This record gives sequence, C-alpha cells and structure tokens, in this order.
Amino acid sequence: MKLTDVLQRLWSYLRVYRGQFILSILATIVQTFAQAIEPVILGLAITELSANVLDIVNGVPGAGINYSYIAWVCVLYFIRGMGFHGGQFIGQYALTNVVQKSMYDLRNDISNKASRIPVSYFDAHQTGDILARMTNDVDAITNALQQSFIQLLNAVLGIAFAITMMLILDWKLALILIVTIPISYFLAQIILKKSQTAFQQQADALGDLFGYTQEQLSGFTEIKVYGKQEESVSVFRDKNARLRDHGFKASFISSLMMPILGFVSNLAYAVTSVVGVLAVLAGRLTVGNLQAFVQYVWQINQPIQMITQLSGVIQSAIAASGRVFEFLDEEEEYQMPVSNTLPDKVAGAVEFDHVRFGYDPQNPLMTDISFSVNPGETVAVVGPTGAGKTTLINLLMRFYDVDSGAIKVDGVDIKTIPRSELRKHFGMVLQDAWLYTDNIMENLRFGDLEANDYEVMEAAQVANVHHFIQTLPGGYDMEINEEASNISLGQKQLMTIARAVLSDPDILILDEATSSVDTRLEQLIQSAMDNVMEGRTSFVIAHRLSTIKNADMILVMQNGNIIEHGNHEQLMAQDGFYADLYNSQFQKQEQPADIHMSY
Ligand SMILES: Nc1ncnc2c1ncn2[C@@H]1O[C@H](COP(=O)(O)OP(=O)(O)OP(=O)(O)O)[C@@H](O)[C@H]1O
Repeated sequence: MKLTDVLQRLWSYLRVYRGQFILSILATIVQTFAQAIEPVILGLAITELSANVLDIVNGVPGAGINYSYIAWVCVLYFIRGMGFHGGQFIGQYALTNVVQKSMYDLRNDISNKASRIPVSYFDAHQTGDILARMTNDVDAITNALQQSFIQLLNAVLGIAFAITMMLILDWKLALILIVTIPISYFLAQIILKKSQTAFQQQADALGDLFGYTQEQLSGFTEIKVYGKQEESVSVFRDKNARLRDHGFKASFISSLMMPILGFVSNLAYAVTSVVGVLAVLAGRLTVGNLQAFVQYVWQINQPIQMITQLSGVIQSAIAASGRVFEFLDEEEEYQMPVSNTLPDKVAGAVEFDHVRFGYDPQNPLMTDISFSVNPGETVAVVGPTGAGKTTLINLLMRFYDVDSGAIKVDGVDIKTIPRSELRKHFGMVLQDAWLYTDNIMENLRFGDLEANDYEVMEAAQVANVHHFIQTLPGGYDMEINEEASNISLGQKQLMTIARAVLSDPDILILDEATSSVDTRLEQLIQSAMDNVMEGRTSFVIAHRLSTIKNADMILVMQNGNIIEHGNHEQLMAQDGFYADLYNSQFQKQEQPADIHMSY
C-alpha cells in the first residue's frame, strides 16, 4: 500500500474527531511558539544586563541595573511559560481523546469486517496472523499516534519557528544553518527508504511468527504425541531468527540516522558559533542575540534528531496500518441483489439443482450435483475422506457460493436471500464443539440468547446432558475454561446438541463425531441426536451405521460428486459402491449404536 493511501486512510478515522484534532494542533502550535520565543526573551534580559554592567564598569553617571525592564522581561517569560505548559496540556488531552476514539472505531471496523469476510479467507490465512493485525498492528498505530504525533508536530513547528526567528535575528548567519537542513533531509530520506522496507519485512516476519506460534500451541497435544517437538522448535527458531534479522536490520538502519545527522548539525553549530562571535566583535550582533542564535541551533538540532528517532516508531506504524487496511480491503462475502425472503418458519424442503463448484473455479470439485430432500427427512452424507461432504454443507450454509446451478430451500434460490436470513433457519452440531470461557448456562444459551434459564435446562434435558451438568461442581454455573479442557469430548457434543435444541432450527446439520466415546455416552449422544432431528430436515455427515441405516436418503459421495443415492435397502439392491463399502466394513461387525463407519 502506498504511503499516501495509508495516510489518507488513517486521516479518514481521525477526521471524524477533527474538532478536537485541530484543537490539539492549535495547542501544540502555541506550545511550540512559546518554546521558540524563549531564547529571544532571555536574550532581551542578557543584552540589557550586559549593557548595564558595562555602563557600571565604565563608570557612566547614573548607571545601574534596569530592574523595571528586567521585571517586565520576567513577566513576559512567565506568560510564555503559561503558554508552553497550557498548550502542552490541552494538546495532549485533545489528542488522547482523538486517538483513543478513532482507534476504538478502527477496532470495531476490523471486528465488523471479520464478520463479513468469507469463510474462504479464514481457510486460507493463519488465525495468528489475523490476530496480529487486530491486536499488535492496531497497538502500533495507537502508540505512534498517541506518543509520536505531538512530538513530530512539535519538532516540525519547532524547526519552522526557529528558522523564522534566526532569519529575523541575522539572516546571513541563518543562511549558513539553513543550508544544512536540506543536507540532513536528503541523508534522512535515504536512510528512511531503506528502513521502511526493513520495517515492512519485520512486521511480516512478526505476523508469520505469531501465526505459527498460534498454530503450534493449538496443536500442542498432537505435536507431543507424534514427537515433533524438535521440528516444531526448529521451525520456530528459523522464523524467530528471521524476525531477529529483520528487526536488527530495521533498527540498525534507522539508528544510523542519529550519528549521521548529529555530525552534520554539530558542524553547522561550530561554523555558526565562530561566524557569530566574529559578528559580535564587529558590532553587528548583540551578545543577547548571539546566545539566542546558539540556542536556536539547538532548537533545530534537537527536533531533527527527534524526527529521526521517531521515524522507527512511525515506520512500523505505517507498515502496521498498511496491514490493517489490507485486511479491511479484503473482499467481502458477495451480496447478490436481494430479491427474496424466507418465511419465519420454513418447511425444510432442500433441492440441489445441477450444482457446480470448485474452491478454485478453474478446477471444479463438484461438476453436477442434483438431489431433493422433502421436509422432515434425514439425509446421511457418506463418502471417503476428501469426497466433498463438508463442501456440500459449506454450500448449503452459503459459506461458499455455487459457481453454477442453484440450491433451493422451500423452492427459493438461497443466493437470492441475505446470508444472515438463510442461516437463521439452520442449526449446526459440529464434531469440534466450540465452547467459550463462561459458565455452562451461558454457553448453552448461545443457541438462543433470548432463552431463560428454565428453557436452557429443558433443552439440556432433551439433549441428555442435564443430569451430567447437575453432577458437575457448580452445575450450570461451572466455568468452562478457554480450551474447554475441563469437559470431555462426548460431553461437549451433548452440550452443542443442547444448543441446537434451544435454537430450534428448521434445518439441522450434524457432523457425527468420528472419535469413540464409551458405549453409554455414545447411546446418550445417539438418542440426543434422534431427539433433535425429530420433525426437521437433517443433513448428517454420518459415521454411525445406525444413522446411515435409518436415514431417509443416503448420499454417497466420491471425488466431489454424488455417485449413488437412495435409502439403505435401495443402495444395497443397486449392489454398487455403497454395497461394497457395507459388505467390506460393516456386515461382520454389525452391532447396535456404536459402530463407526470408517474410511
Ligand atoms: N477451503 C478449501 N480450499 C480449497 N480446497 C478445499 C477447501 N476445503 C476443502 N478443500 C478440498 O475439497 C475437497 C473436498 O473436501 P471436503 O472437506 O469437502 O471433504 P470431506 O468429504 O468433508 O472430507 P473429510 O471426511 O475428510 O472431512 C478436498 O480435496 C479438499 O482438499
């Protein structure tokens, strides 16, 4: 992203609070001006004092210290101090307000964006990297705006005021100094360009490391089981080393700035001092003005060093802004012009009509899928791994859109309904149950935020989990930790079934767990699933033989397409892929409930 674009985008957030933003700038101008006139005020006193002392030494009649003049200078100095500190306080206060409010807006925009971004983005990006953009990057922008903006403004204004004052005091002497500014600027530009690239690489390396760490931590158990700690650590070490190298390069290049610019300004300092002293000796410059001049050299020198010091923070903030805005510019879920709606309650007829789809449209996974389901029927989707079972569900929920053909719910093409409205009619019970840090009551209420405690418990009863919850310490008030590791897998599944019961969807999607749990729990899950499927259209990615045999329709998938469909008896009679699968895997081991179809 181009620098001007980044700044423009940042400004669009600050602009909302432009009143306060302008106030902070005005206050900073007052502060810097007050700082800039300090040497002149002191110069007035010094010139007067030195003239008075000289008169006294020379024995001029009536000579003495001009106290009333000095008193006025003191009053002026006091007013200047008020301006300086008042400006500083108001400037910081107004800016803090602007920055905190606009960064609050930015974080909200990121969060809203995340909810509009298609599932495909999250499939293709590491969560850790997304997280880094949402947290670290926004932090870097906040810090830069909060801490560096005023300093930067101060520095730029400080240079401008100092130059003006020097030109007023002695323009010839001022010119010597002014010449050094473009030299410093030119040198700074070269260093800045180089360090900008390095800071970008540093931000990317940090995002990469974040993503990897997050991935590895979430797969911690598997890594240990497969003894991959060494590989994991070694990849981490490589990524960490990359971050160290880029970080070093970025800091090193930007740290070159200080000594190089310091050398240029010290040179200017020496030259102006010598020329200035000669001017005083020649009587062209007062002593007070010479001391003011020397102070201005510092007032220019310091801001230039300040700007270069800040350049690191600003550079990384610009890189971070680029990454944040890149995320905000990601393509959103495509919204068709909405022309249809569904009634509050749908019957649950589902039809796939010549559906064609590929994650990569050039390389379609599904070429032609057609089938229809009557309201209230149970559909078991079976097939080897990678056959496209999850994809079928992704399309039904509109996590992805079909490339051609149509999916219809109660005869309405789902592409013509807003996604949020469509999803209101669906409930999902996934294998990998998602529970979050809160108590059990709130975790279940997630299915319907309007439900009261009694309704939640009723749903838990239907899902066969009520008794279990009551045996837990604290019952429904028991806190679930972040990983929900204090609840077993089977119990988690029962809880997500309770959530689905509570949400009372018209169409249900169940991803049957492949992992085995003990027979009693298995039976509880099976009967809970039967309860929740009762009377509603259900799609089950089925692994249990009993589910498959009881389904109204079995869709047998292979390589993205449906190769057979019908009920168990019909498919057995066809004597095709399903019959082979059944004969090879199930016949011998047929037992009630807890048999898993494994591919
Ligand atoms: N987000 C994605 N981007 C690109 N390709 C994908 C994506 N998700 C799945 N695929 C590919 O699409 C094909 C079907 O995958 P899908 O997950 O639908 O199969 P599945 O039948 O559900 O498998 P499993 O039983 O292992 O879950 C696979 O070849 C898979 O690699």
